[in-house]
Amino acid sequence: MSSKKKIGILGASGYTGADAVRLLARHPNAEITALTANTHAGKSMGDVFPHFFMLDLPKLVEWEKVDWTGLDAVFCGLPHGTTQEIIAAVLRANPNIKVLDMSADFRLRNKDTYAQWYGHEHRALELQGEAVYGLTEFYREKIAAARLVACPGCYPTAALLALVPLAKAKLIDVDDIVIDAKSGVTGAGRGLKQNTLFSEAGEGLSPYSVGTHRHAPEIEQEIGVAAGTAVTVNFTPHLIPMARGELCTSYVRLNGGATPDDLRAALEKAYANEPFVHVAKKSVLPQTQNVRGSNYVQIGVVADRIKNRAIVISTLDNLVKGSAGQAIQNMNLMFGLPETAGLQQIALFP
Ligand SMILES: NC(=O)C1=CN([C@@H]2O[C@H](COP(=O)(O)OP(=O)(O)OC[C@H]3O[C@@H](n4cnc5c(N)ncnc54)[C@H](OP(=O)(O)O)[C@@H]3O)[C@@H](O)[C@H]2O)C=CC1
Ligand SMILES: CC(=O)N[C@@H](CCC(=O)OP(=O)(O)O)C(=O)O
Repeated sequence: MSSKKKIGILGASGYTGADAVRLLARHPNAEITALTANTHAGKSMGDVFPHFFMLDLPKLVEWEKVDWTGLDAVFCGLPHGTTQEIIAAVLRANPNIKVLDMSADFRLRNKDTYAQWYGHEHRALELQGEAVYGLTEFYREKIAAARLVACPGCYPTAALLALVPLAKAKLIDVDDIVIDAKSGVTGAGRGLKQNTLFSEAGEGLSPYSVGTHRHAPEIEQEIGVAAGTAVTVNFTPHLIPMARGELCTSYVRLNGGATPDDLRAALEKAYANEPFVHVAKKSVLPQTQNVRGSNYVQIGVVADRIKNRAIVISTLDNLVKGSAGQAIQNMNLMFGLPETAGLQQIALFP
């Protein structure tokens, strides 16, 4: 009998679901046994994603048709807002299944903050209370013991890995953080949208949701936990013409006599034993090409010419450490597997 964990993927015809398939198909301890889709239900994965021609995968079906009782874990790559009721139903069918949610539905701890930013009351409040925030490097023990893990958004993962150790060490003024972020267009999903058409995204850099993006409260929640006080950040996302990758440039004010070298030392200390977070040496500036296709995050610190300020740059692949990769890292913890299992790919450069 196979000792591999039986895995289902909700939303396998989408980008995060497909990257979960790509990585799990070669994971030594995983076996993909169910794949779901909505408009693509009834098709084979090879029809929807021809690059999977070498894999023997289950057919895409509607989520209601899956027998959830036979599965050990489910990855969820559904649009936010649709996830909460579907996950509630899956957990009713199999209360022991481990859930790795890549959507935003369970990330915010406060129900009023959720309702304010997502425009409706949460429809699975008990599960919202139960969910563990899946930023692996900071919630390892809770994730290992959890049933439902709310994997962070791609922008929050990039921003928080750069800023949380600095806020914890009180090296930066948490009331003066400006995060300028850029994302490749896969961040917007595979569905047809006017702003991600090649003719509209291919030759320009576009800010969007300025001052209103729903990842701001998620970033604030976690920097608030690190700093021990409520914070408000300035977060501005941009759509940049590349398929994958994300880069956050965070402008920070230094506390007391802290120097940019102190920031670098704090990051190096925080991530000394982390398999996937790399603090770049002074002469190296993080760039998306250094992590593309991999579960790695690269962080760099640069002194600002303005007194008492520094610039912290962080980069990741939105479909790997920004979603499917981090979800697999968390699954590994939940099953007591080596945390890096299935995730040691090196960046696809250039
Ligand atoms: N893309 C990214 O970089 C990141 C995305 N996320 C989050 O992960 C989730 C998935 O994102 P992404 O993969 O990009 O999205 P896509 O739009 O590429 O895929 C969405 C998937 O959900 C399915 N689906 C859509 N509506 C329903 C529904 N009502 N019931 C059941 N299935 C449905 C789609 O099926 P079909 O194709 O058959 O219609 C498709 O499989 C989102 O919540 C997103 O915000 C998180 C981090 C990064
Ligand atoms: C480029 C682009 O459009 N990116 C998406 C972020 C994707 C993501 O992480 O969204 P969730 O919080 O739902 O997981 C956006 O800005 O909405």
